[in-house]
Amino acid sequence: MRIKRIALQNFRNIEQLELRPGEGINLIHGENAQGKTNLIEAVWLFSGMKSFRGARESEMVRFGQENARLTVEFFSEGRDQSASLTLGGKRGVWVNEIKRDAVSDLCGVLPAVVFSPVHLSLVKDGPSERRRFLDTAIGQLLPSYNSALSYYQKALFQRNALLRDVQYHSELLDTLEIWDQNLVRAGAQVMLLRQRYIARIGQAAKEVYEGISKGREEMNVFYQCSVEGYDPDWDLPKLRGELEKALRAHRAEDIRQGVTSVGIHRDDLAITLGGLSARLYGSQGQQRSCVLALKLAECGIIEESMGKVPVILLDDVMSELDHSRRDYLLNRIGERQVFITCCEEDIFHVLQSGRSFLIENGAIKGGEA
Ligand SMILES: Nc1ncnc2c1ncn2[C@@H]1O[C@H](COP(=O)(O)OP(=O)(O)OP(=O)(O)O)[C@@H](O)[C@H]1O
Repeated sequence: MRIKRIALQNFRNIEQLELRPGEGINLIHGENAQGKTNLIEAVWLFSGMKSFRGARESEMVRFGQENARLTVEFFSEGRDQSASLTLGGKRGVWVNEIKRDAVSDLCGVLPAVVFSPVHLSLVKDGPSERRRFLDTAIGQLLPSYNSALSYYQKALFQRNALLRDVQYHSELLDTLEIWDQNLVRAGAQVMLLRQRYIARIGQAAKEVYEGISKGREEMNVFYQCSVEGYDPDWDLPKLRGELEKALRAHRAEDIRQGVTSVGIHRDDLAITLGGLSARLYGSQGQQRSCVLALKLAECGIIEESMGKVPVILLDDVMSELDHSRRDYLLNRIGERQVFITCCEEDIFHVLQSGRSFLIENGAIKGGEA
C-alpha cells in the first residue's frame, strides 16, 4: 500500500497543502511549530483511529474556519483509491467517493502505525499505557478480543460495586460468585490472546531492536500476568482455573478494600534491555529504540495478519538516537512507505534513497512536492 497524494485544507496551521510522497522514506523537515506533526496527524486520521495527540475534532480545524478537508490518494489491493475526511461543522467520510457513516469505517482501509513522543509513555509510564497498547494492537486484529475485554470490564464494574455492598450485606456473597464466573470466562480469553500476541510481538521486537542497536543489548518483552505463578504455557482451561483460584484467594482482601485486586486489569508488559527494566534503567535513546522496535514489530504483525502493508509515521523520532540507530531507521526498515519528521537537516546525508520536503508555516516550501 502506498500513498500517492495528500491534500489538506484548513487543518490546524495548514491552510492549503499538497504533497506527492515517494514510495519509500519521506523526510518532512522544518523548524519548530511549522506543521510537521500536523501533517503526520492528518495522515494518521485515515487509519480510522482518533488523533494520537488526544485532540478533539474541533481542535484540528484551522482557527477561524468551519471545516477542515483532508484527502489521500493511494494505491492498495492492486488499484488506485482515495479517501476524504471533513472535520468540523459538516463532518463526513468518503472512501472512493462513496460516503461512509463514521470515521471508524476507515479502519482497515489505510492501516498505519504511528510513533510520536507521546508514545514514549509506553516505556516510561505505568502499566495502564502498556495495557492500552496491547488492547489497541490486539483489538485491531481480533474483534473477539474487544468483545471479551468489554464483557470483562462490565463484569469488573459490577463486581467492584458488589464488593463494597457485601461488607454490609453478607447475603450478597452468592451473587459475587456469579460475577467471578463472568470475570473468569472473559478474563481467561483475554489472557490467552495477550499471551499469544506478546509471544509474537516480543520475538519480532527483539529482532528489530537487534538491528537498531547493532546487537549491543538484547531487548525482551514478557507478559506480566497478574495471576500468581503464571506460566506462558498455560492453555485456556488452565488460565480459567488459575484465575478462578486467584479471585477466590484474594476475595477477603477484595471485600475489605472494595476493589478486585487480581485479573487482566492489573496485567503489565515487562520490557527489558540486557535483563534490566527499560523503564528504570534505559537511557532516553534506548527507551526510544524500544518503543520504535515495538511499533515496527506491530507493523509486521498487521502485515502478516491483514495482508496490507501499513504506512509508517515517525514523528520526531531522530532526536536522542545516535548515528548508527538513525542509519538503521533511514535505510533499513524495509520496503514500506515511511514519513519521518525532524528539525535538523544534517540527517539527510545518512539517507541513501527517498525524498525530503521542507515545511514552513504549514506549507511545503522545498523538496520534491
Ligand atoms: N487548530 C489550529 N489552527 C491553527 N494553528 C494550529 C491549530 N492547532 C495547532 N496549531 C499550530 O500549529 C503549529 C505547528 O504545530 P506542529 O505540532 O505541527 O509543529 P511541528 O512542526 O511538529 O513542531 P516541533 O518541531 O516543535 O514538534 C503550532 O504553532 C500550533 O500552534
